[in-house]
Amino acid sequence: MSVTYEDDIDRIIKFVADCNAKFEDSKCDIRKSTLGGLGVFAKTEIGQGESILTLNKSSIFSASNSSIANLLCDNDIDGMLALNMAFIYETTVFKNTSHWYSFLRTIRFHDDQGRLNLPPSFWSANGKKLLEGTSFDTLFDALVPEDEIIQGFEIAVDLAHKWNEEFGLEVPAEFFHIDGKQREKDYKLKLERFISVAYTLSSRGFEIDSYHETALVPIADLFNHHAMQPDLKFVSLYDVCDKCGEPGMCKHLIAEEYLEAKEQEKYTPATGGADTAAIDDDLINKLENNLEDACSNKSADDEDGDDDGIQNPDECVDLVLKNDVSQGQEIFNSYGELSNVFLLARYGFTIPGNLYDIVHLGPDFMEILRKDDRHQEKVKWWSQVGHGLFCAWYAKMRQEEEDEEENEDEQNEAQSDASHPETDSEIEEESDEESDEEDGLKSWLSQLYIDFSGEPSPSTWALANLLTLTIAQWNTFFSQKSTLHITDSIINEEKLPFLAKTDNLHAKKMLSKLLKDKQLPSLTDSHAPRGAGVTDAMLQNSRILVQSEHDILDRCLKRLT
Ligand SMILES: C[S@@+](CC[C@H](N)C(=O)[O-])C[C@H]1O[C@@H](n2cnc3c(N)ncnc32)[C@H](O)[C@@H]1O
Repeated sequence: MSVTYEDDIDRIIKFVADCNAKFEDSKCDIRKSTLGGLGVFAKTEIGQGESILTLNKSSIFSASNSSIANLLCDNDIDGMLALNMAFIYETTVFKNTSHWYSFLRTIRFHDDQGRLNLPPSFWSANGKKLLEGTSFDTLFDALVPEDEIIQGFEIAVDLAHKWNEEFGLEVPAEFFHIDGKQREKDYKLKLERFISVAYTLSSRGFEIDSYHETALVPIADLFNHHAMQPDLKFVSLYDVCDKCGEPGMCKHLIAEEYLEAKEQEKYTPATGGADTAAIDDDLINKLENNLEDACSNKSADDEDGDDDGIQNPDECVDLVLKNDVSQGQEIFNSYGELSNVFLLARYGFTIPGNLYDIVHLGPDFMEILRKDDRHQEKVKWWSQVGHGLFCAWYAKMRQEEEDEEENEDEQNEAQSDASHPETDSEIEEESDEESDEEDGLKSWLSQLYIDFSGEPSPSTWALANLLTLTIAQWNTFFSQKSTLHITDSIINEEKLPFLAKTDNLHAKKMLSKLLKDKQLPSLTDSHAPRGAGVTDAMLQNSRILVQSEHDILDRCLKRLT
């Protein structure tokens, strides 16, 4: 979706060179990629661990680096809204006076025919039909325009006029001036332009650190995505001061420590606290002055030029090779382990055979439940009690299995003394998984899906097993059954493992029928719906996404029969 023109390559390389950045252009070539737009290719063999691009954080474009940084900060605007507004002001108001203009102007938010790049939630009605009934629509509700971005646009329009009235800052008219005479039409046009910028920036942004948040990084944003074998790793120190971006001690941290010490003093008996008493206003002023001197020396050094080429790595972003690449090969980054739904919603493209794709079955189960009154009691129990119980039991059972496997592994490795302490990121991953599970409990419908390999999810098997129980089997599910209020019944916990079965013939039959009845758009033939407002890119991406779902259904049907 967001592509760069060949004509802009020299401009980008010059910008990066002017920033004193290190780009290995003797080893890398920026040229057209078959995937669309530009890509970066290896001119020679390049070895694992080599850094391809090193750029000081002062050269990336973020809201915090931008010409309107203070205004955004004063008005508590951050995140993508801040980046959007900063980009718009830099490219329409500050233009040539902006340090980043020669880079930012290479970022296009129109396609090669001048049409705005819009996410599916803002496609035409005909465009949206291409994705109706897919997981994009039913699981993620991603065809519905997001309130957040519309609110963001309205905040930006109000601020642009406020800043204009208060101190004469020019309003970026092509985005934020709405013509009163044709309000509705002009509002739609300006909103769509704003959304198009947001979509384009979201497809090119990098998460830098707690100060810059998401930012645009020249050249780094020219690497295309590979889902399975990315070659690159993006390195940036995330934990910096969120007020000034300093990686080490800064006056904000000193002030914070000072306030903490003051706070502690309140609760410390008058005789104690000799250390804290030493931190007084004089000291903080001295420390601040020292730091300011250090900072101004540092900027003077920077201005002198970094002749020795040595930069503080904590102040830079780096693109480092994770593996060797061979001559002529396109060098890929990874945008994350993302399904086509996410790739399309955030980056504007899809990849055939994406192994993170799933097919959602929520509406298909709902259809069965709607048609057959006999399922009412079971569904009530499942949605209000059963799904939660099952997920908790299933997670516990999996954990026990994993612990057992780990124990076995540990015993096998017992001879070796080298232990592998868990890293912070591993611990974080685990707690992420736990919170995912908690989220999952909230919505039983979202847990009904088939994964890329064609395997139904545990909840899908469980619900199919449950719905195909005979009345007698269903009654034995409870040690105490309350027919009036099924949710008050007490479950016979020994029965829970039955729900996890994957070889129940009745459940398999039910699932097979459900899959055969599933309605997905048919976009494969030459008569695929086009209609007004459907571009080639919309059709191509929808085809890939829908085909991926068809393939998953086929794989599942094969497993079931
Ligand atoms: C960060 S940019 C990468 C550079 C881009 N090709 C350019 O010309 O500027 C992201 C955009 O590149 C394209 N892209 C990246 N990886 C792709 C892939 N695997 N398949 C198709 N398009 C891809 C999409 O248009 C996406 O919006």
